[in-house]
Amino acid sequence: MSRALPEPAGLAPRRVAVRIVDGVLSRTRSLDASLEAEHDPSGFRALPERDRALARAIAGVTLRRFGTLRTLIAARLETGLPKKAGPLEAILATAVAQALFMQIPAHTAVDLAVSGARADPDARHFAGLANATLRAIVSAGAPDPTPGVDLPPWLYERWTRAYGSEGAARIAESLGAEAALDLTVKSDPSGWAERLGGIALPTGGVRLASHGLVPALDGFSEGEWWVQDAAAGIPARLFGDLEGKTAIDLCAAPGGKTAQLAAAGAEVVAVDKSAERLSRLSQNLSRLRLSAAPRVGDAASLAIEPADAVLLDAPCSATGTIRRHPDVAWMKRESDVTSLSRLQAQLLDVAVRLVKPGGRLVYCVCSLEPEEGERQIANLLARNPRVRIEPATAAELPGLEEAINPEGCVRTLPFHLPNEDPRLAGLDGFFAARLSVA
Ligand SMILES: C[S@@+](CC[C@H](N)C(=O)[O-])C[C@H]1O[C@@H](n2cnc3c(N)ncnc32)[C@H](O)[C@@H]1O
Repeated sequence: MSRALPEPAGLAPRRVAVRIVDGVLSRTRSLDASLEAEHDPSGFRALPERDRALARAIAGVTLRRFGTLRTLIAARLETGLPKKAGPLEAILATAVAQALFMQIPAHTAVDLAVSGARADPDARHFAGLANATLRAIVSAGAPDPTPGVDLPPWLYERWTRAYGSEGAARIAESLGAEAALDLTVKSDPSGWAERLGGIALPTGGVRLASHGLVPALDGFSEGEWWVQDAAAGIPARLFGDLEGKTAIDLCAAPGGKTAQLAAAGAEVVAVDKSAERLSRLSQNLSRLRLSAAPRVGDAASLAIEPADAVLLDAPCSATGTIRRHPDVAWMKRESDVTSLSRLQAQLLDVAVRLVKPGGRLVYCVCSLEPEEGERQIANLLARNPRVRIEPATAAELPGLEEAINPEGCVRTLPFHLPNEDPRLAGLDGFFAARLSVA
């Protein structure tokens, strides 16, 4: 009777990292879906804690450096990647990422990748090819970085058109490092910054460079703060004081902005078309001891009383969040920008109708694409004379004055909010417009 050989030490986290990366490259599963899903298709949750950290790190570095990795691999495969090779590209990319960008000994990375290939029913036919390719790549070493190389060409070209070559290069450079952890606090940002060992941001939040598990941090179970990128905290603040006002948050889950509206005193209806995401919103609000009326529904066809304040955080390409979600660059297609822009225009028209005369609408997207931001607002103003921009002021955005565009809308770029310590620099790319509706 033959007995299976024990699996080599260190293979399990690599196999999970390969599955995570393969889910992204095949556009079937986002990074968050692998890391957070209740149902765990990648095997991530079954790993011991230390292996989870390693799998997450390997997948993260691979996706952040994937443009470089794909180029290096393609240069060694004269006839391209073999067809029907299963997760071979992810196996090669994760191995090169470890050897060139993670200080993991090259022989460990290569040997485990070859074992992983041998154990995969589709990739096993190419284990020899993987071995030869990987040895050639790692012995040549890491190439000099070229601006934009780690982004899909369609995306980098768009950013070059929108922000110029220097702007695009600065954005690309700032996406190379992992983002800090940003918190929105109910009150006393400097006190919380001190307690948690972070800094108080000029925009009002708290930033931590390093941290353990979020729920273990001081103040989490007391509901004193919530995780929210510094840029994502801007749109809801543009409403100012909402004491005694009604508000509708149209695409609300998981509720970061709903929490801000509720904390500013509004009576909020939180709408989302996903019941599952909305139940996460309710859990988040209950931890924060804040309240809002959840409502499952499609914002495009909502029968609801108009409100003083309407927030539309529209579904978007999310290209402003690549620092936090490096998979976005490889999951999205350029055609998504076009189809999402159509949906955003439709939702904007609905949102305007839901604002009481004299009330305010804030529109925002976590996208760097002008079609989803600046152009949406220009088109809305051209087709609806009831709507005007109420410009954001420098006093409202201390430290981010450069993010206010000539029309008075807010356009944050990932290299804004600089800091001497690169671990504390930058923020997500966001667009936000404050509109008054006559
Ligand atoms: C960018 S997220 C919103 C983040 C949220 N505003 C926050 O600050 O935590 C977009 C949300 O829009 C929801 N969504 C997408 N299309 C929608 C629609 N047509 N109607 C209502 N919700 C929608 C998605 O389910 C998702 O939860």
